[in-house]
Amino acid sequence: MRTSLTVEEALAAVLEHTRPLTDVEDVPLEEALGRVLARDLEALADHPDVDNTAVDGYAARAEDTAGAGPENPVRLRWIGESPAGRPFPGRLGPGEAVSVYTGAPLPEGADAVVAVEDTERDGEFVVLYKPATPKDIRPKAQDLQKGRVYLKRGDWLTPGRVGLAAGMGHRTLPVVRRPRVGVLSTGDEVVEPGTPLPPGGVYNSNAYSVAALVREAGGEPVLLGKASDRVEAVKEQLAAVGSLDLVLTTGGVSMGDYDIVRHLLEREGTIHFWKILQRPGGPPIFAEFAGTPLFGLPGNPVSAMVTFFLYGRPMLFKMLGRTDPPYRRVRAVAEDFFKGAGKKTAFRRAVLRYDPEAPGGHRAASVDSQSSGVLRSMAFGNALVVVPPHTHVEAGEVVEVIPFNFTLQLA
Ligand SMILES: Nc1nc2c(c(=O)[nH]1)N[C@H]1C(S)=C(S)[C@@H](COP(=O)(O)OP(=O)(O)OC[C@H]3O[C@@H](n4cnc5c(N)ncnc54)[C@H](O)[C@@H]3O)O[C@H]1N2
Ligand code: MOO
Repeated sequence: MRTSLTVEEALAAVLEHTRPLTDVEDVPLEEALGRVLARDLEALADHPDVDNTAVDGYAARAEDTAGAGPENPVRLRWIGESPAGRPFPGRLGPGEAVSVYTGAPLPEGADAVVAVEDTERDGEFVVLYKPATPKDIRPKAQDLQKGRVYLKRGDWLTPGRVGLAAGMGHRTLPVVRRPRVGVLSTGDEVVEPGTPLPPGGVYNSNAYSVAALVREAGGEPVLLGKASDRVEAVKEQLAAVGSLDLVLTTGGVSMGDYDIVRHLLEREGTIHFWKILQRPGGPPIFAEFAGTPLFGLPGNPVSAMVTFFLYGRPMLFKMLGRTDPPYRRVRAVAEDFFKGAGKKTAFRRAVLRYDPEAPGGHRAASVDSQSSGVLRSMAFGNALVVVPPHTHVEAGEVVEVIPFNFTLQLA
């Protein structure tokens, strides 16, 4: 069994054993947010489909209005109007103007528009105090050309992209099926929130923080409940679930006699690796059990979240075929001391702030406790400061920071 991998080796190993999903489903636009496109999408029509006006005003011929100004008003004959969606039926001739409203097709014969505030109506005439210009015309296909691909397979659907797909004429979108990710908690001391806490008990936060991370990354969490500290119990629970793309367990992977997930996998699974040279999140185990990849997250609440973020999130991105990176690294000035972890890489929780004056454009302050049992650091921190092996970070140094994509706002 491989053990004590570096962060890079562990990431490479989980990705090596992760296959992109091939199932595609069609979802209506209103359910497409956060999904991942399974196919390239082309525009079904030009937008705009004809030249149209970007302002409320009058369409005219530019040559008739050249030189118009406050001292030199130009008078045109008003011959009708064209509201959006209702083209002017006739043809505009020399010396004529037609009322147009934003989005309306430009009448035939016109090649320029003037905004209404630069004009005055005078009975059957329009007085222009500025020339009509072509710059306020939105040319046909300025936004979208029929047949051209604007959204690609692997694109994560943001609000802007959902809108763009609708503007392209698609009513439903082909998206990759959400990976089904089982979440099983272990530990006799772990009890469900909402029930009385027995002495020595701890409320199950991992199931819900990890399920939330799964959902945020585009997966469908399947809560498998809690297995007691017996190997047989974990096995039964895992055997009872239907087809899953990934199983996540929390707890039971460290050195103790009760570390049942590890014991079960040693007996009946194929272990790819155990332990990563990092803190928090040192003892994860990655294996295959009953034909399904299984990632055993450490039980400490911060460790479970950080480990999923660093390895589970990239796995889900690969299953979904997402082309955006699962996380990015930025540089920041450390505002506090960040302790290293000897030969391990330390991921310290921090509050990252944008500061254009600072080297790297950001500042990173430590959260109040770096204990892996203090979940407040994940609730109020928004980033991980990366402390490389055999180093510490002193205040004032420039460091590498990984912002949590699930809390996009910077403090
Ligand atoms: N002798 C050693 N002991 C420990 C080592 C080690 O290397 N040698 N590693 C420590 C590290 S680092 C971690 S992380 C933990 C991981 O242990 P497990 O994954 O086996 O987790 P448990 O022992 O089951 O629980 C650890 C901790 O987390 C609490 N917990 C567990 N599940 C939940 C849950 N669903 N919700 C909230 N809290 C949970 C549990 O009560 C424990 O306090 O091992 C160290 N020990
Ligand atoms: O790896 Mo443990 O996760 O340091 O607390």
